[in-house]
Amino acid sequence: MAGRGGLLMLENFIGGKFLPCSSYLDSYDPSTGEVYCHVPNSGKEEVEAAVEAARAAFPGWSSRSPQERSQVLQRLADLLEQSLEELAQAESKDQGKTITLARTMDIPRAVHNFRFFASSILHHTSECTQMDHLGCLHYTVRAPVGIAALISPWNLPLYLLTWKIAPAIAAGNTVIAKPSELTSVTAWMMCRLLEKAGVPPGVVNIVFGTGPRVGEALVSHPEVPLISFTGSQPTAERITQLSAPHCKKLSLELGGKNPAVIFEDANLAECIPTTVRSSFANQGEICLCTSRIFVQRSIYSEFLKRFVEAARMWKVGIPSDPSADMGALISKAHLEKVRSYIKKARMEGAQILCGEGVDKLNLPPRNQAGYFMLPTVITDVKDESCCMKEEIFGPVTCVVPFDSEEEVIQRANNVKYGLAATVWSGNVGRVHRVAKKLQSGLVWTNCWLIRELNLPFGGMKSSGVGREGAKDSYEFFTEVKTITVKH
Ligand SMILES: NC(=O)c1ccc[n+]([C@@H]2O[C@H](COP(=O)([O-])OP(=O)(O)OC[C@H]3O[C@@H](n4cnc5c(N)ncnc54)[C@H](O)[C@@H]3O)[C@@H](O)[C@H]2O)c1
Ligand SMILES: N/C(=C\C=C\C=O)C(=O)O
Repeated sequence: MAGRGGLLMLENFIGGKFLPCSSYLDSYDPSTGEVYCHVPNSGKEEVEAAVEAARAAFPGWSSRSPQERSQVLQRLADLLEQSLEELAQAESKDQGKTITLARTMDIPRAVHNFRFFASSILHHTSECTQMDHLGCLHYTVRAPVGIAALISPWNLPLYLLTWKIAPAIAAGNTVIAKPSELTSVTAWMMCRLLEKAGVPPGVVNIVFGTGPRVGEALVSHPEVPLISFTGSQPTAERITQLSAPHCKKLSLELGGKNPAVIFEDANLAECIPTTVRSSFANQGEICLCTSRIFVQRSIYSEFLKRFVEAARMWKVGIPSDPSADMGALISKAHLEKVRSYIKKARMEGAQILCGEGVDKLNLPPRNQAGYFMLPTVITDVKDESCCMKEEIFGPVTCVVPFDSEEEVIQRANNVKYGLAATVWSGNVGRVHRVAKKLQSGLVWTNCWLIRELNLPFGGMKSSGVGREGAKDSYEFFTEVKTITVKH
């Protein structure tokens, strides 16, 4: 919808209706640094309205059969798929990611999220045990919990939001979603498809705005008993504090400082391009991106030379350029934060082998004020450096040598996070051994980011609490009850 100055103006979606808000936030195009959209700056009032709508819709939606809900999800998937190109263009413009990534990963995965949970909801079974000596049979039943708060970040906007909406509504909950205020457009576009898909009013409500204002009103609302959050560790801490007095159910998917462990028998022809991708895909703004690369000393020099050559080949371009490998970072503040890590690394005596401050960006004049940065490789950096300890969440990766298997496991585990690791080796025994010892919710060996949605996704240590996936999301979005029958 066109608003002030012809700019796109979003509205909240509550009870099946688009509703204007009393105040709005500016949203920037990361590739130019210009305001291109206005996003509702919602607060308590909008959360109250959304809670009312979600409460009213719950009895009807939760009493539908899984088959009926599944059909609605399938229709929504079809409608999203029919709008794939339009959604991909919007995601790329709003987030700064390349159009190619939005077309091949973000939007197809959002479609798949609905198809996947439409199917998986049909296949859950419950438990049953017998106590014949007491004449008892015990079984479990599961029921939707109620109104779910779903809070998502800016890096994979529709991908991550639908990864929460789909399992929550498939299980019979009604939801209030709050996308990141930095990337709200595709969530708003999806709302236009809900009625046609057959989603009843009030089942999916979306309130846009900032974390401190609308996010906090949502997570502290007493009638919202569960919160599924994906974002940073400091925000998770705040949400945990706010929800604690109400004993809410929490699922927290947080940051990472993900290691790649590369042994001397790795297939470098596969390992190098994949590790470049795992370091720099989506501008390094994926919680699963590699940011510490440990390379066995015997191949260290060769790896470094070939890795830097390959990183330099990655094309940074405007998001709409189909040949670009990387687009713009999300915001000016984030670009400055990422750059500050390079400055600190230099001050500590590390070497920057390519990228920021070493090579030159080549951008059209219109994009000179965009938030672009080159893929950057740091070496000669100590394990204690903030670049090796803290999540940077940008196109920056550190490469360091190691000598033994035992040593690298200890060093890879020596951070507060534990989300995703990769291990590269031709020795199958070593691959299993190392994968088991890494403190990481996910380990990809000789590959990266191959997703099996049936299995648990999530992190250990400060990377999160709980898991998402077919069975895990179902368990999170339902409440279990054990029933004993004496016969
Ligand atoms: N583990 C995963 O699956 C996963 C996936 C993607 C991103 N992430 C992490 O997300 C972070 C980047 O995303 P971000 O910068 O948007 O994170 P963020 O924590 O700043 O924001 C995430 C969401 O929380 C909201 N929020 C912020 N403060 C809030 C508050 N006080 N109360 C309620 N809601 C609040 C934001 O508006 C946004 O919608 C990185 O740390 C990244 O690793 C993790
Ligand atoms: N949740 C998933 C990915 C998270 C990426 C973080 O940036 C997923 O693939 O299901």
